[in-house]
Amino acid sequence: MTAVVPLGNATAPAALEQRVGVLLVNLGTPDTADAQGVRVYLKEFLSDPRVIEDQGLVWKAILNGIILRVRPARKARDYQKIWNAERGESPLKTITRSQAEKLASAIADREHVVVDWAMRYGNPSIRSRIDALAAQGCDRLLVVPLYPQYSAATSATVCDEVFRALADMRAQPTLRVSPPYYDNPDYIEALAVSMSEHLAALPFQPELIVASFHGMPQKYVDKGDPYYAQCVATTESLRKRLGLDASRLVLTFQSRFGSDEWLQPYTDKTIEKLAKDGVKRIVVVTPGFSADCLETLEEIAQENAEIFKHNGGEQFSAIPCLNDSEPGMDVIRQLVLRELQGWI
Ligand SMILES: C=CC1=C(C)c2cc3[nH]c(cc4nc(cc5[nH]c(cc1n2)c(C)c5CCC(=O)O)C(CCC(=O)O)=C4C)c(C)c3C=C
Ligand SMILES: [Fe+2]
Ligand SMILES: [Fe+2]
Repeated sequence: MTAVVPLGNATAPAALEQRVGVLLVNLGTPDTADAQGVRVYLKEFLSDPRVIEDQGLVWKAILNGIILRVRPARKARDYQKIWNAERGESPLKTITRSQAEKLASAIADREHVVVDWAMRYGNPSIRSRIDALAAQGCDRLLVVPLYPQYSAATSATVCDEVFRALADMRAQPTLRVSPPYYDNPDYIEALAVSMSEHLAALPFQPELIVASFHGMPQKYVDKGDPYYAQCVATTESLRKRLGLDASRLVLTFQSRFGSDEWLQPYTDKTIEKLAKDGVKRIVVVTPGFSADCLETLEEIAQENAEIFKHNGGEQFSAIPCLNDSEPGMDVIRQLVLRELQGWI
């Protein structure tokens, strides 16, 4: 994309207009909702030492010999239940693209800013979008990992991949990375507004609300990952803002994977116990996900709803993530404008 201008008898590349790139990044998702698509995605995901820290021979044998043979077909069926058939992609991709498009419109008055989006695993890859931004003249880059709470398994691995892409570039863009926003007042307010609106529109009032975050192995937190503390901080800010105590806004962790102990209390076990103890009406909110995905649309809204009702619960509702809603976009826009200070 380098423009060429005459220079005497010779030619030389013209300097491109200098731009600032903003790259929104979420976790990733399979390209297709079949076993092969899920296998490719899971292989890349579960081979990342930020996700499975012990990548030794035993893990490789389990991954290749069991997980990648058994899990893809089962997970493909789950993806099919939530797939965006119209666009032929997962909801996580549709929503992340829309967040990028809406952010671009919201900051269109800021000249020289180009907004793009990428997935840490799968497509569009971080490398391909950094190349595209550089080709458009972006010599400065703000990377925005779309995780309110930091963890090495999510935010840090985005940086690892960005650094790997930059390592292969001669003309590297100057880099900024946005910080986690777990206790940012705009984020807490957006969650509170979206929860209140959802509750007001329900035909029932819940006895309590479950705040379910994606889990991780307990040993990662023991080694110093701040994820758990940030999930607790978000939940405490929400309790304060909504006037709910710990028994009315209950913190849990979902998506256990493998045989290690994960962060507790587990969402599915908590929901089962609540139903068995006679609770009839609950609502679940998932503040750790900036976009609806398999974990919220299938695991919470379908699987956990089923667990609740199977054990005697009657009314269950899952609150959508902030997604590309107005309050959700306010959070992203304010985060981006704050981190672009001095650049635009
Ligand atoms: C929001 C934060 C997330 C953390 C922290 C996280 C840690 C983590 N995840 C796994 C294993 C899996 N996660 C899977 C899906 C998935 N995970 C997140 C987010 C976090 N993960 C999202 C948004 C999604 C959904 C992606 C989509 O396509 O919709 C999966 C794949 C599904 C499955 O096979 O169950 C796995 C596997 C580990 C091991 C981990 C902590 C180290
Ligand atoms: Fe995950
Ligand atoms: Fe899950």
